[in-house]
Amino acid sequence: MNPAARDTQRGNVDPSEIAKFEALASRWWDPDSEFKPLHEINPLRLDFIDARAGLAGKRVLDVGCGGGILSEAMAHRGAKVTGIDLGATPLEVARLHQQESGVTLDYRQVSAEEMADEQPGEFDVVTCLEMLEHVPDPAAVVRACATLVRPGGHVFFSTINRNPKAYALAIIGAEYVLSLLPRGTHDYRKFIRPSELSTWCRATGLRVREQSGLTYNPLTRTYRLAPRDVSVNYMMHCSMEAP
Ligand SMILES: C[S@@+](CC[C@H](N)C(=O)[O-])C[C@H]1O[C@@H](n2cnc3c(N)ncnc32)[C@H](O)[C@@H]1O
Repeated sequence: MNPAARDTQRGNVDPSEIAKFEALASRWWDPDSEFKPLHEINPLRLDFIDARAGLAGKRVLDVGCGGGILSEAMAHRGAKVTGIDLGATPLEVARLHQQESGVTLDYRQVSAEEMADEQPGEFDVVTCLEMLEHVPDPAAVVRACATLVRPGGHVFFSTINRNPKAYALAIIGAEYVLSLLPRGTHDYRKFIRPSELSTWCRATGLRVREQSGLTYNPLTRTYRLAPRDVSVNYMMHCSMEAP
């Protein structure tokens, strides 16, 4: 790809979002840090993905992988995982951690759109979790994910719904009352309704197969999958129809 085209594709990035995660990256694998919620939801989302896509032996692309919490867990389940992110420091942390944990993954600093140009249709499974709400044009990332998956393959997204309850719980509750996340982690305007995400998916040829909420109980301090409650955090499972 020529440099101008690359710059255009890298246009779908908010530098302040990348900087935010780079500043926190050294604590990515500390289960009591700002990344505690990601550590706590990881077994739930890993099982959700594995049960539907069967990770062992699959070529998996993890878009917006950060420090590699999900990427590594999928590699431990036997997947051949490539993790991509535009943050340099989270990727350094991910590479260091994989050495400690003894699994092999390929981490690359590249955008989903660039990757889609390079390797269309090459992945059995594409995951893009907790990332869409941090980019200026999430529909473009959805299109890239759809290009990257092979016909018959699976794509998983997770993000946060946009409604007053999501504002109250994901921003006021999580950032200001319970301090589960640093203030400013999320911008309400970037939250995405399931209907919007479904529309973007269908426009690419992806079939939306299932969605499930991920709820937090502040009394027991536990998360669980809630198939009928997508009012705040939710996951979406899609598959690419064969032509
Ligand atoms: C909340 S973290 C989620 C990390 C990981 N997906 C997970 O769920 O464990 C969001 C990640 O998205 C990355 N990110 C933000 N904008 C991006 C972009 N335009 N392209 C690639 N990655 C991006 C950040 O660097 C950060 O690592």
